[in-house]
Amino acid sequence: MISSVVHSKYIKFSETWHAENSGKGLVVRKYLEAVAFNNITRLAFGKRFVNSEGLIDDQGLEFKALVATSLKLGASLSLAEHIPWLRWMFPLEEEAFAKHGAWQKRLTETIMEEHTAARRKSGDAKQHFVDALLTLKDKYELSEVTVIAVLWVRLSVQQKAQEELDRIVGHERVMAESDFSDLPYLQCVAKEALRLHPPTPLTLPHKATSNVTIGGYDIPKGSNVFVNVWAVGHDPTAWKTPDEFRPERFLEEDVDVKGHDFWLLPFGVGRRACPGAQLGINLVTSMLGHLLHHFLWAPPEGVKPEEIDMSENTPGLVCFMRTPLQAVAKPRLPAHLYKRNAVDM
Ligand code: HEM
Repeated sequence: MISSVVHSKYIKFSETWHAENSGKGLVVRKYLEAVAFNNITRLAFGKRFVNSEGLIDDQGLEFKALVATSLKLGASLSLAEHIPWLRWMFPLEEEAFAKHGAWQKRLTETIMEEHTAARRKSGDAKQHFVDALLTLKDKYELSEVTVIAVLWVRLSVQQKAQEELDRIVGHERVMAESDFSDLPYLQCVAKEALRLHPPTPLTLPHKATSNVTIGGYDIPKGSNVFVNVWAVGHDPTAWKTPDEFRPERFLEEDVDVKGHDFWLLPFGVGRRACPGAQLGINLVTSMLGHLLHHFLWAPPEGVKPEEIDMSENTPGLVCFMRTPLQAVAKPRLPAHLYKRNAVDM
């Protein structure tokens, strides 16, 4: 993913678009990753690590490496917990966890100091999420929450979403967050992606603070418990044709995605449910909306839609497509709508 060094300070994170690549398949994840990464770090630290050329600086690289290690350590924990009788084979890497914690602390503090110094210098009273995170730092584990949902939607889904976007947004401007409420089908597409491919299929580990019995299962105090929200979203007793990507199901039945309806739990439920759920939904809806409004998507030449590998890289804390999606993007709006808008940080 992070491949060649192209500058002493920056290395390539994602590709920028070039006319000569028109019609070629692109690895969609590279672009989505940069958008999700920048969104989260801008929100958390008031800072984007990946610039408009798709280049990432040293600190961004360190941040990314830290996140990757978090996920690796998290996954090792889940493996040991899933197969208790094999636990001796997966000893918890206490030392690695401690080292990781210290690294995370050091990097966070450095970024924090920069953030505070910059604010002091500019006299900017702008408060970023980082201030709240610092206050609640024990509770809020800083991690890159990947907002990758499935992008490959079948043609009919794509057409329907684009018809809705064209009707509501038109071809003279780009979609805004204020349009979401008038785009019910797009919202259904986002929900269906989160149902079929929840980015955190096993939620985060929860520790039982006492002996409990849930649904007939005895859970001893101290156990780490994972909730398989992937299985919940695929449960044939709760969903008709659960393996089918059919956004219309949410037009037929209004199902809440934020933990009120227990058969759709991509953000978990209860006291430790995801505090970023609304932001997550908005990010997914926004990415899908912009990608579908701006481009017509097709498989690379010679690839049939049914040949696209939709399987996931399980197990792990965060779910990706096993084979990164390659797709051809064909612009469908006037050229001036593809210009990058500078963002006020
Ligand atoms: C599509 C996007 C997202 C998905 C699918 C998602 C999913 C989840 C899930 C399943 C959990 C664990 C809930 C549980 O164990 O019961 C969680 C926890 C958490 N999420 Fe998210 N999340 C997303 C976006 C975000 C964003 C954008 C933020 C922050 C800006 C965020 C911050 C957190 C935090 C801090 C926790 C830990 C909460 C706690 O332990 O009390 N998430 N998320």
